[in-house]
Order: sequence, then structure tokens, then C-alpha cells
Amino acid sequence: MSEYLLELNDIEAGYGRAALVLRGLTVKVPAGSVVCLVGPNGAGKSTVLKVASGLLTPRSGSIVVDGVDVTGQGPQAMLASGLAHVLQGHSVFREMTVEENVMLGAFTVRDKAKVAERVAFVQSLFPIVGERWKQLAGLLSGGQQKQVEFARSLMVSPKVVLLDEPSMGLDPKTTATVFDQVVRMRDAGIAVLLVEQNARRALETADVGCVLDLGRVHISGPAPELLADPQLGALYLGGRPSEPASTKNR
Ligand SMILES: Nc1ncnc2c1ncn2[C@@H]1O[C@H](COP(=O)(O)OP(=O)(O)OP(=O)(O)O)[C@@H](O)[C@H]1O
Repeated sequence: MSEYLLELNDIEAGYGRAALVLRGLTVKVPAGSVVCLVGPNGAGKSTVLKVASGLLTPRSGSIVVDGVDVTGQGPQAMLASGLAHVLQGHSVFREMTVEENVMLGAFTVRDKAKVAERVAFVQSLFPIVGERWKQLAGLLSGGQQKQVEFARSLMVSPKVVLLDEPSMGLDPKTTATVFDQVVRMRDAGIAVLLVEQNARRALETADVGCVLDLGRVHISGPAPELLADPQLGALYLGGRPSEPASTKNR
């Protein structure tokens, strides 16, 4: 296994003819870790995940998964290489059972024994998924539905899970539970690249933090150090890290 399960190197990416969103972005996800991307609205956090999962092809730069260069491959190939993307918002099918929702994630897995093994794994990692297995997913709470989405993403045995704003729309207590599940995934050996608006909570969970600004990583380091950084505190207040605190909110 490589030191980094995912490397995004010097990525430039954007949408159509519009200006670049990512301008030389480098992010590395070590094995056994949660890396979180924080930054202002529109900084390009979700775009990083779209590039990593093959939904958006970078204009330049490279994507390396566990030592293998996968730059330019589409979503299906990225999934096969070990990257699973849990999109922003709610993607559970409410009229289907929890089982049916989770099994959608096993669509590409042909080996029945492997599928059974993964079912046992996700049910042990997320007990509520096992307890509500035969029930309609729409009957579950928002936080429980998020665990169904996590379970679905793990059916392909990913090396890295890309999580886009898992706390969106959830109350603080449920958010805390969801972040606990993120830690459980990491402790089960799955690296996580996490994008969050809830920067402080995400940094409290993550091992490594990266602050995005103007399309590249502005500050990165161990998450506890970033939490203690006064510049990052200024960013929470809505200003840019390079501005003195006194100019904020003018
Ligand atoms: N499908 C798209 N087509 C065109 N432009 C897009 C598309 N998706 C995002 N953008 C633009 O790319 C930029 C970065 O968006 P992105 O969603 O990556 O930011 P973000 O940091 O995740 O923001 P937020 O915190 O608000 O979710 C924004 O200017 C946005 O308008």
C-alpha cells in the first residue's frame, strides 16, 4: 500500500468555458486518515470531490490512487480503482427498503460471497442499518438515512470515501453522530476525504485539514493545529485569511 491512498497533484479544473475553479490544487490523503477540506462558499470544495471521483475531468494535474495514476478516467473506472463518492444532499430512495438502497452500491460486485461479506461489514459498522434492513428508508431519520448512504458507498470496498457535506440539514446532535460514523469508517481502515461547511466540527473530527481559497490549498496541516490557528478563526468570520482581523465584515 502507498503512503497516500489518494493524491491530487497540481489540479486545474473548471466548468465549460468559465474561469478555472481549481488553480493548482494539491491534496494528499494518507492511509488510515480523515482529511477535511474547509473554506468559504464557492471555494471549490465540492469541485475537488468531483475531480477525484471522475465526474469532472481536470484540465491539468494528476490523480493517483494507491500509487496508480488514474488521471482522466471516468466515474465508473474511478469507482473500480477504489474511490466512492457520497454526494451532497440526500440520495436515499425513500420508497425503497434500506436493503434495496444499500444493495444498489453492490451493483458492480459480481461475487455473491463478497456481497454477503460486505453486508455483514456495513451492518456491523452501522448497527442501525442492520436493525432497519427490511424497512422503507423513508421511515428513517435524516442521520440514519446518511448512514444508509455511507453503507451503500462501502459495498464496493473503497480505499477512499469522498464525503460531501455529510452534516447538511442535520441538527447538532445528529451531526455529532454522523461525524462519529466517519471516525468509525476511518478506524475500519477506510480513508476519508471530507468536505464540510461545518468547519470547526469537521476539523475536530479530522486528522488533517486543508483550507481552500482561490482554487488552491491555502493552509494545511494537522487538524488540531489548524483549529488553534487565529488566521483560520478569521476565516470562520467570513474574511480571507490574508486580511487583518480588523478589516473583517466591513
Ligand atoms: N455544474 C457547475 N457548472 C458551472 N459552475 C459550477 C458548477 N458547479 C459549481 N460551479 C461553480 O464552481 C465554483 C465552486 O463551486 P463548489 O460547489 O465546488 O464550491 P464549494 O466550495 O463546494 O461551495 P459551497 O461551500 O457553497 O458548497 C462556484 O463558483 C460554482 O458556481
